[in-house]
Amino acid sequence: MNKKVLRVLVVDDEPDIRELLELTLIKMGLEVVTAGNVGEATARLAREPFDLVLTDMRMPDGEGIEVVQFIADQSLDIPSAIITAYGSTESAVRAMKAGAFDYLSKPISLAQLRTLVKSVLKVEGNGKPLSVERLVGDSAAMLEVRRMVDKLARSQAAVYISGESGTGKEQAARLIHEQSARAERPFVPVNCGAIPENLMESEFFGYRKGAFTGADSERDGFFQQANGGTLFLDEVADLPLAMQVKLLRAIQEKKVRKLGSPQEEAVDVRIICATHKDLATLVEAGQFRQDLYYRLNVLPLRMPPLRELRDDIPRFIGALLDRFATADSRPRLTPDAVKAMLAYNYPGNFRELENILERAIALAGDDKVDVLDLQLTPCAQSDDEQNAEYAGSEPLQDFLDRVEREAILKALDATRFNRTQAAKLLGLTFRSMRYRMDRLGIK
Ligand SMILES: Nc1ncnc2c1ncn2[C@@H]1O[C@H](COP(=O)(O)OP(=O)(O)OP(=O)(O)O)[C@@H](O)[C@H]1O
Repeated sequence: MNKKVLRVLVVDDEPDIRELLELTLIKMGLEVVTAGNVGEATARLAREPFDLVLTDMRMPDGEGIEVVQFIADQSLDIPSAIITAYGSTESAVRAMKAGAFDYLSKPISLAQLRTLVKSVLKVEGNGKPLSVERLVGDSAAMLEVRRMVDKLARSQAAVYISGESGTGKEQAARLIHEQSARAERPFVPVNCGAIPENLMESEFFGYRKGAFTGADSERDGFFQQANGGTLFLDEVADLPLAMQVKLLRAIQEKKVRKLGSPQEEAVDVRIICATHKDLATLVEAGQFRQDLYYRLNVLPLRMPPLRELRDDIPRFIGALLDRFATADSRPRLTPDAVKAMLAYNYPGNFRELENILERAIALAGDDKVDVLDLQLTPCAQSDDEQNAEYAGSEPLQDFLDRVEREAILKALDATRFNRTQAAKLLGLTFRSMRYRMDRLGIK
């Protein structure tokens, strides 16, 4: 289980309110950082990790929504809640649309604040996360994922997790870490796509005081922070080639050198990486180094998209409704809403399912979530005809893979998994069929 102290960023221009929120959150065992305006908040978000952001709406240099928007634009995946003036439903709805998961209206009720924080951070009030089940579901595909996770947790070798966005790659990585012998040491997640290229080396390897202008004290990089534990490289395909060389060296030598330091230091780090892109194709295209690919792809784990886990969807919905429940109520869906949720195609996978429910519960006003609260976009309903139309909401390659996978699965289904006959149905040679099944991970 993850034992780190959870960090909250409180953004408010009124010192009294900042202090009140800070004290309340510290009493709950959380670490609190405060910012007095939008600029200060976004600057901190750009360089430090947070688990939750609470922001006031009106500030001297802009609106709290800009902070929420910044989190979404940078794909920071930090839940945020907005504090609005009394009765200002309009700004609460706007904030929610921008990505906020909840809002508090002034005057702030501390009981409400505690409930909100507990529900989003899953803390008991002592800053320790509750034991939430990381990978829910018991379809055959999900059981296979969990079986693999158990196996991977027993090894020390590098793991490469593939899968579309929002399929739970980070959850799987955390689970592998938590079940491994390194569980008591840190799990350090790094979004490789979010770090400016000129800061990469110092972020990964750290720096000594005076290494560059502004380096006024010594700092550890991700490798040192993860020493003894696991370094999770998310969106690893986004690493620039120059950084790939340095990373490969660090992994091979098990040593890193801080910027400005004459000496290397030994580090003991297990690497787990993930990307929604096809790394093998990037290697072929010369955009990802083959030697690094081999180093990272020792043990592969594929996270299935939600459309391959349809049997699990009711269970996912149930687990999320439990998660969003408060002490005295549990939200529920009307029969029409359930029908719509089961028919939807979820191009954004589990994360989209989660967002849809979270937003719907906030918009519903009471505990009954109706189909309109779900705000499902009709273009993504799961009719095959509609799937065949490219809506531009996902990378073209993902779309093409999806269509190809569906056609192959249909043909296999129609021929009781006889690959020769299925290939004939599709007008493919057996070789080409086998190649495509391998590429798409169809077994
Ligand atoms: N099987 C599952 N059971 C419970 N929660 C899940 C499951 N799969 C995913 N989630 C949840 O879905 C959300 C997205 O998961 P996660 O961040 O791990 O996805 P990801 O594949 O790493 O996404 P990205 O590629 O965008 O980084 C998280 O809130 C996670 O808790």
